[in-house]
Amino acid sequence: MCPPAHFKVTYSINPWMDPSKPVDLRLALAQWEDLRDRYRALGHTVEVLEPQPGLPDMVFAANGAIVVDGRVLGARFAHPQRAAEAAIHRAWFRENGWTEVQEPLHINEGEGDFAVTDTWLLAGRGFRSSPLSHPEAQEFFGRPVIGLDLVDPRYYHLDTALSVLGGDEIMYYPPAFSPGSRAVLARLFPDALIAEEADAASLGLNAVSDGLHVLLPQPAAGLFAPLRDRGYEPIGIDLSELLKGGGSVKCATLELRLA
Ligand SMILES: CN(C)C(=N)NCCC[C@H](N)C(=O)O
Repeated sequence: MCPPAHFKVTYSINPWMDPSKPVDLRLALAQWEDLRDRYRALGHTVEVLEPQPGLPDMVFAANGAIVVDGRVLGARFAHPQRAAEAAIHRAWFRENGWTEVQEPLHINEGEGDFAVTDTWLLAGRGFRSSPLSHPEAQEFFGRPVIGLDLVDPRYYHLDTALSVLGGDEIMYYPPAFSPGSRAVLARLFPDALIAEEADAASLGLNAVSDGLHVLLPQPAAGLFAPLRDRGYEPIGIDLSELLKGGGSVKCATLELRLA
């Protein structure tokens, strides 16, 4: 995770970002600290990446890499405003003892567009990550990649419209995907939790699950009961300030999947 010390909305690269809307930086920091402390209280280790001035979106650490089986595929950002974040992430991994760290050839925005289930890597395309990043990730991780076409600009990253709950269980919002991708998801995940529009629209699918606890935006209240019915414990998190940048719980969390 990376604290939002320099977070602000001065440019707009997704429909959630409106530079005319003020951001309360102190509140953003307090909300981020609450999320970090929740992870720690649940027994998870949180590594903290040093925020850099001039990179206001660095708080969305999930975009910095994809980490599976202890191997790290770095990011390559679509927009110049975020380009410098990629090298900072790769340097952090190398300095912290990760030996398999690769700079990608093709644009990929890390876990923003890649979700990891037990069997597949689900990979988004359409707004940010290049379709060419999909075979690149498949080759690097040796896991089958399922390409999914995103069609609604509000759901510009895969992790705004789909979340892995555990194993091969997911929740998602079908209208964010092309008809063909919806059919693929229905075929692979017939028992998925299907989100309603109101919950998707509050970025309720931008969630992190440890297989039992599901941390998700507090306003996505419609997801709580179906999650409980499936045996999960939903934990609502208020990240109202980060939402102004177009991200929430998952965007702020890069998961380090060890070998
Ligand atoms: C959903 N994940 C990791 C994200 N969806 N990231 C949020 C990125 C927000 C940033 N302003 C941007 O537009 O890149």
